[in-house]
Amino acid sequence: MSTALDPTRALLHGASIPVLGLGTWPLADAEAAAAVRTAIESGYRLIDTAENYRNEVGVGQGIRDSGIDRSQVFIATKFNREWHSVEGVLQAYLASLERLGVDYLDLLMVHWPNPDQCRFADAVRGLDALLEEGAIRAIGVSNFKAWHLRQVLLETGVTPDVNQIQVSPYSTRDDLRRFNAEHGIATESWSPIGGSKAARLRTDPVIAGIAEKYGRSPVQVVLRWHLQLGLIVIPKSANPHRIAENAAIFDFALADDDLAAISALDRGDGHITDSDRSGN
Ligand SMILES: NC(=O)C1=CN([C@@H]2O[C@H](COP(=O)(O)OP(=O)(O)OC[C@H]3O[C@@H](n4cnc5c(N)ncnc54)[C@H](OP(=O)(O)O)[C@@H]3O)[C@@H](O)[C@H]2O)C=CC1
Ligand SMILES: O=C1CO[C@H](CO)[C@@H](O)[C@@H]1O
Repeated sequence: MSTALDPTRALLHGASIPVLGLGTWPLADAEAAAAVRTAIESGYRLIDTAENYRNEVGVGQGIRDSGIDRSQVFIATKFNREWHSVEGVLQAYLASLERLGVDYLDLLMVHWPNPDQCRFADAVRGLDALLEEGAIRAIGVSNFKAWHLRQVLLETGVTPDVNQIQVSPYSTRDDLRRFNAEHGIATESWSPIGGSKAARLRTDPVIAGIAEKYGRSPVQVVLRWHLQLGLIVIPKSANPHRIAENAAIFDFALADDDLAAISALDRGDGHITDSDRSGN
């Protein structure tokens, strides 16, 4: 997925996206502002937020506090279920712009398909309209399974640039990642280091053994595994040392047998199967 010229970015249909970003859930505004500023100073150029996280104001503040030019940061956000219509997506977009304090978004995503509403295809139509107007650089969905994507393709003819889904060594999502790849949709991994189970993944003997072999931390090894699988990765940390640690993953490469050993840890762990999620 990384471009030949720049291993830190991946190509989307009409744009490019940094392959490493900062996750910001569940940071409140002040914490988010501090973490975003630190992350940008540590070299991150992608920030992931959402209407649902209620921290877009803080994320925008952190970007401004860093002093970086807006054009150098890739801002990705998501909207809730109530906006699943062409007009609704425009409203959601304008509200996110206001909270973030910016005048365009790089990536806007449908947060969950919420198939009970039967409106996720309309949400994608709304995203496509914004893309056509040049208001966003790329369009995305999140937590979409293959059947949701098939329906979107069939009903709208629009192919999202990104599907953000839960992926980690304990939940490798091979079938859905293959489906995304076959349709030219980039996979972005949420909870890439295990989320609330990060400690379990960090102490996994296979990962710890590989980390020792490369002289890297277990988390760096896991993040590197995502990158070498062609995934975009958005680890969350609010700790300056861990934010920097998670960014230091572009100067080593895992051998194929180590990648395979990590992939073999898959246990279909904990990924949320209920895509009819209410609340966001
Ligand atoms: N689309 C969706 O539905 C979802 C999207 N997301 C997005 O994905 C992002 C990442 O997922 P998330 O669930 O946060 O899980 P992660 O896999 O990123 O894990 C985050 C946890 O790992 C800890 N951590 C981070 N770096 C290190 C390190 N180097 N060593 C040890 N511990 C570390 C963090 O603690 P600390 O801060 O103390 O370092 C935190 O407890 C979210 O922030 C959000 O942006 C998440 C869930 C659902
Ligand atoms: O992105 C997200 C972060 O975590 C939340 C709580 O589990 C989810 O609702 C959401 O999808």
